[in-house]
Amino acid sequence: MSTADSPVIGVLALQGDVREHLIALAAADAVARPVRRPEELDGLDGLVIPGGESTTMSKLAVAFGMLEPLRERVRAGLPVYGTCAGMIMVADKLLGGREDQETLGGIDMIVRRNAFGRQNESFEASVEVSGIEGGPVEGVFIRAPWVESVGASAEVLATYDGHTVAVRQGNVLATSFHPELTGDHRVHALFVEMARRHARAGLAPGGRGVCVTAA
Ligand SMILES: NC(=O)CC[C@H](N)C(=O)O
Repeated sequence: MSTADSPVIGVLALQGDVREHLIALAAADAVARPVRRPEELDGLDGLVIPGGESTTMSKLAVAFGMLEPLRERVRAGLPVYGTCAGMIMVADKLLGGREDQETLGGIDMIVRRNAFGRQNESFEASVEVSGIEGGPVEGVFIRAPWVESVGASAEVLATYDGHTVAVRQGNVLATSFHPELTGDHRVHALFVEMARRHARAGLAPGGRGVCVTAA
């Protein structure tokens, strides 16, 4: 059971850098736990989808019976944060994916997989993120996607080299880069605050249990 002060945030643990997110979320005052099975989605105030390999994550989500339960949670307004491969997972449309690759959707955007990868497998860059105070964050990009275009209800939070690398739509947040690898927990803190607001709205008398906080 969550208290809204310390929201319970799951990290999808099918594949990818789960441990680093658990550590970053705990540092940002969340109760963090790995999630592999549909029943483990119950009681969450938020979910992180880590970086890794989106084609593998998609296959494992199907194999573990997680694809539809995850889609349902996104549709129901569960706060979700996707980093890198996780950004791919929350894209409504994908370019450069495998033919059988599934996404959950959640943000009206077209994401290009491995977009930064060919030129530059991995690099770091300072990125100014709207809504994050105290200066730019250090973006770690690893065979990273970029956002090719966003729909009217999605808000671009950051760009790098002319490409969109952070987006939010309602309760869904996505970054091309990996804040969990830097020791700077401000992006996680932003997401934990989204989950906290969602949890509070659900706990409030007359709360509907689902909320879409304004961006
Ligand atoms: N660091 C990452 O998450 C890389 C993403 C990977 N290129 C993919 O397609 O899933």
